[in-house]
Amino acid sequence: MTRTILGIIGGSGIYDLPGLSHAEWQEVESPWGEPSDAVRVGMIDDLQVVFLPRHGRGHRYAPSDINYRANIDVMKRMGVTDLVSVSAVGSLKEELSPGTFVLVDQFIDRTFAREKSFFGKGCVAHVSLAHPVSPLLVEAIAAAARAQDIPHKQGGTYLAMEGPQFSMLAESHLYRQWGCDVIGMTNMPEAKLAREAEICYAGVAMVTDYDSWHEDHGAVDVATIVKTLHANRDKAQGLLLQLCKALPREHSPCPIGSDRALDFAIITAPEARDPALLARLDAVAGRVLNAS
Ligand SMILES: CSC[C@H]1O[C@H](OP(=O)(O)O)[C@H](O)[C@@H]1O
Ligand SMILES: Nc1ncnc2[nH]cnc12
Repeated sequence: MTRTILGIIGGSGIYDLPGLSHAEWQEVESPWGEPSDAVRVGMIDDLQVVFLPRHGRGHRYAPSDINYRANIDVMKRMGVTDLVSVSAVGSLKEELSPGTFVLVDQFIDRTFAREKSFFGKGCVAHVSLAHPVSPLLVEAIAAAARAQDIPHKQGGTYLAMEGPQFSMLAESHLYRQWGCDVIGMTNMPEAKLAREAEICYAGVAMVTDYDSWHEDHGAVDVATIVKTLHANRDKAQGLLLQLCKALPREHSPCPIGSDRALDFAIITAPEARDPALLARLDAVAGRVLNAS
């Protein structure tokens, strides 16, 4: 039996989590470098929650500068079983108006300047990523959104772009043709790394704008996004508190195996593995490496 520990990564505009009792900021070291910030650890009822502001307090890190590996490693070190990622996104569909929350379940990864794996030379692994989000967690988030009466869409494809500039008109049209629902700069490689770390992951994408494609809306700008984000913040916090209250205290095995993703993923023979890399993998892959 595994106790649920909920991790929350807050995106633009979400740099703290009110409502936590016994809360403290805790510095956690990672062999993968500097995480975005200390983590805010506390309780909601009897659920342990670990919160990390993705861009750091004061929004110090641009999407390409975030150390996604350190952030996920820190979550793993804190024992996080389930991770909710909250993000601001642009809408690529008319019906997804600003204020809508999209519970994304697929990604298209167009980022190119980020470290995307914990594994590599000296310990190669290939995890399955056909279904990048964990169904039990998404269902719990959807139930919380219904309970809070938050306009939301369950399911959607998130286009991850490198940034930091917003997309060009031709790109925005292209992503719409691809059938994407929302666009952002941060959920990749976060979701990939969560899977490698065997943490169940789900994304709440809060629509702040219509990106650049919509004829009735001007090109996206940060001022508009921040205004919508502030309007959305109470809703996001209500959603998270409701989720914390309702989430089962015992972590049920993930039906798609997110929490066992490394069972058959590591292909490097034990005698060919690099001890230095194995040492860095102690938290992320300790469950399987210590067993073999
Ligand atoms: C402030 S607008 C662009 C910025 O907002 C999103 O961040 P996050 O996903 O962390 O909420 C987007 O990806 C960009 O980083
Ligand atoms: N239009 C947009 N493109 C990329 N990231 C965003 N975050 C919020 N709105 C965005």
